[in-house]
Amino acid sequence: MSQNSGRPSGKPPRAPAAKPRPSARQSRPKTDASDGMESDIGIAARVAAITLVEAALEKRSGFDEAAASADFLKLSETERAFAGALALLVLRRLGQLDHVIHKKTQKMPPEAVRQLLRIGMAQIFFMQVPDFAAVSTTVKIAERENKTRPFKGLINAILRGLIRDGKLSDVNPKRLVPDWLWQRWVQTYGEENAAGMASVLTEEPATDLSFRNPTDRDGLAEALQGEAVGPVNLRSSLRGDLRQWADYDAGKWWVQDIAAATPVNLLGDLNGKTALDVCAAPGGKTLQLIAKGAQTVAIDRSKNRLKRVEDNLKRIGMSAEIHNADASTFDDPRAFDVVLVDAPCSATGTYRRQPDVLWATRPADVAKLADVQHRLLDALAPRVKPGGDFLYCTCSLEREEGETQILAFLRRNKDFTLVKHTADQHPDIPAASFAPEGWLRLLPHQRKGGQDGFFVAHLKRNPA
Ligand SMILES: C[S@@+](CC[C@H](N)C(=O)[O-])C[C@H]1O[C@@H](n2cnc3c(N)ncnc32)[C@H](O)[C@@H]1O
Repeated sequence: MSQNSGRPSGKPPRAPAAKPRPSARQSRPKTDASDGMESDIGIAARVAAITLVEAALEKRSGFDEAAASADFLKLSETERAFAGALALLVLRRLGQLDHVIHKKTQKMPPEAVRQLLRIGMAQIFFMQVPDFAAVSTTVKIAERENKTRPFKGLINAILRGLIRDGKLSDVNPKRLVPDWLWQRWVQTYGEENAAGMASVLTEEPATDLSFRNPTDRDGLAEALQGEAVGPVNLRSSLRGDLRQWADYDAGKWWVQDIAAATPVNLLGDLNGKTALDVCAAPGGKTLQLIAKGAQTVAIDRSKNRLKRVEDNLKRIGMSAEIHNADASTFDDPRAFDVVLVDAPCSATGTYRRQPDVLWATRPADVAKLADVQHRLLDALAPRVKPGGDFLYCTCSLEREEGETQILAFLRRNKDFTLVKHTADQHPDIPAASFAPEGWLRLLPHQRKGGQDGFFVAHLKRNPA
């Protein structure tokens, strides 16, 4: 899934379509003016960051579950924001940090010690935390446990040595992602693309917004410190609490990565048309379909996530027919002008904002999800009116969830044809993202400042 719930953030925004993760800049990285606030953030927030990292490495939903746990929620808002930002930085730089640890130790220390070194280094090199605070809090945490106490001298020496060195050694992009994924990326996209894809991990993503209409977008560009990145989309350089941003309450925009906005942006005016958005939560694409004029039915299997669709619709002032159901068995005889399947997937394309997907995804997950996508495509195809549009997309970088899936669908369903989109028709989309076949393969490094990795295929059902 491209957007997760329950992520800690500075002040959790109530209802963006996508909840942005806490940003390190929110917690004042070295590049920002420091007000010394980190000195007030103590041991609890750092221990919480370690818990988040451990949970993220253990299983796919680990980060979100840990961030929603009672222990985490007991922390103050500032502590949660700091812990979330620190954990995400560690996950974004994990390969690089572990490489440094490897170089600085003769024998790889136990995992608990590595966690401490990782959070210490991330604070020193990537956050606006005074060096002394980063070292002393890390050593204090080491003192608390039998398994880490014997290593406190080593931790102290390594961190101080790195501060003296002044900077981390340059990172080989290959080290930023797990080896199996690197091999897959090289095999699928070539070494140069793989290196570009890995390198975006070192940049903190900006926040992309989608608007109801271009006039609102242009009118708010200055207040939101943004630049246009699509027909109704803005890339904002603002950080912090979204609810304080211009016209949040007026519901003129919602958070949506530009790549996630691309599938619906491909469609023309939908006034007078009907749309079925299955796999709709948290609702970014539902809002886009309605903004284009479609009378929209939104379905999602998750009741909790569907609540976010309702919240988003309410804030933006839109309405849709909503059903909590499994779309592959949803019994509804209606056919629609547009059917959108934004299928559940490995979400490997979202690693800029959700770096835990890199470390918690396993090759077997991809195969399992490809089966689900196959079922959804076959179940929803009959819901497309003759001559209607069938949009399929995933925020995955794996071919099994994109190209292979669509080629197999077209072999099974002679009633559908692929619509060929080209760079000339869409000057807002990086030319490199258009495949000769006509589908889009959006890679994270193809846009300045990055974008989520996405696959988009636009099919048409043949007229009756
Ligand atoms: C990639 S997310 C959708 C993001 C959403 N389209 C947006 O733009 O905000 C996938 C969604 O599919 C839902 N889902 C997974 N399997 C489903 C099924 N069989 N039927 C309906 N929804 C499903 C998940 O609950 C999740 O909310």
